[in-house]
Amino acid sequence: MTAFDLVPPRAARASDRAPAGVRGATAAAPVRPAVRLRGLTKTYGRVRAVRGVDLSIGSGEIVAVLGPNGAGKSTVNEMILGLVSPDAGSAEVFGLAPQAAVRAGRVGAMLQAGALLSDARVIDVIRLMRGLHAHPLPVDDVIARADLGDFLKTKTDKLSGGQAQRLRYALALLPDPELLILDEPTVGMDVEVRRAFWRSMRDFTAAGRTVLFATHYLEEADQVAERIVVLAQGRIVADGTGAEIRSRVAGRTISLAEDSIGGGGPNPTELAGLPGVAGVERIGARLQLHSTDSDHTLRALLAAFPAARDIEVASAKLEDAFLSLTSAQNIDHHNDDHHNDDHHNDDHHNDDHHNDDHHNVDHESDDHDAADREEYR
Ligand SMILES: Nc1ncnc2c1ncn2[C@@H]1O[C@H](COP(=O)(O)OP(=O)(O)OP(=O)(O)O)[C@@H](O)[C@H]1O
Repeated sequence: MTAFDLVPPRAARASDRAPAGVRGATAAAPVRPAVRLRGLTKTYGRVRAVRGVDLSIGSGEIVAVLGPNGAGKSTVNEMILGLVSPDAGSAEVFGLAPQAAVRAGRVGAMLQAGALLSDARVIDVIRLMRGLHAHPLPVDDVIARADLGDFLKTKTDKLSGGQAQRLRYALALLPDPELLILDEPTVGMDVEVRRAFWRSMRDFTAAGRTVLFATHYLEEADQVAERIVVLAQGRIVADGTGAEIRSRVAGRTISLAEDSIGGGGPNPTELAGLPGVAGVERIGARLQLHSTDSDHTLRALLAAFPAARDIEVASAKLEDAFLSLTSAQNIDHHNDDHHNDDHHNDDHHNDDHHNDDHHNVDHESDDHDAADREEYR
């Protein structure tokens, strides 16, 4: 248990005022979406970072944006925050221009590697930044929610990656925002801290606040968000619940103990030839078949390898859906667009907009090390 768990429920806190999401609204006022993007487009030189994104996020929604490196997640966030101007299309936040919503303290943001004041103690950074907001949360409240109590006197340049993320989270909470934009918020946090972070977030959003977060962690998106938007090469390729997105991928996986399919050892090539099999992987001591027709595959498998045991049949994982959705988009792209071939330009990755940690992040939903996996098709 960490101090995140010790934060009292929101309703009991002194900082509570009007319920989030309705600040300034009257009973008769129409409810505006928290975020509305229309035809949002941004190009950097030859790189079409965001290509006509339409998205509406209602107040109180928790939405994850998933996408491979370079998909445009950060650029969309930057346009929602008014840090980057779109070339075409528009972004509105609570019906306002992004800068106006940010100035009014209605938006809090936690950006990748957002710069922290150097040579300053954590507590001083919080006090200083608090002075910039019209209706900030109390300092103690922010400290408790972000679990900063143990390193308030630490200088920012001495913080670990996970601690720095918690400070960025605290700064995002300071304006007592109705909308939180979080760009890969849990990068650098260990599993326990990450869980506690999301518990704290749920508590903070219980009163109807809206959260939009970008992540590479598929399981995190599935567990935390009610809605997942998948971006690939600047476009939305899927939008729905985790279950809806999983269902976009036909097929199941069939796995079995590798040592059970014959004295001569595994024969993955033969498995790959079974009806319905789209691919075979070795994961540790098991073989996993991806099948588009699991009934047919299973019958053929048992006929060919009667000793096969420990067989498990599972529906597609979100990760499979993600890979399928984003790679289908790639194929599309090669046909209709060669502007974006080098969609990760080096200049951009040498600036501090992207931190190195982030690019080294593995998908949490990988149950096994990549080294433990071998693909046969
Ligand atoms: N300031 C910039 N200058 C030049 N190119 C940029 C800039 N910002 C983004 N890009 C390019 O736009 C594309 C989208 O980048 P973006 O950072 O939005 O993607 P992302 O989905 O957040 O990626 P990642 O998961 O790697 O953070 C990439 O090809 C990137 O190199």
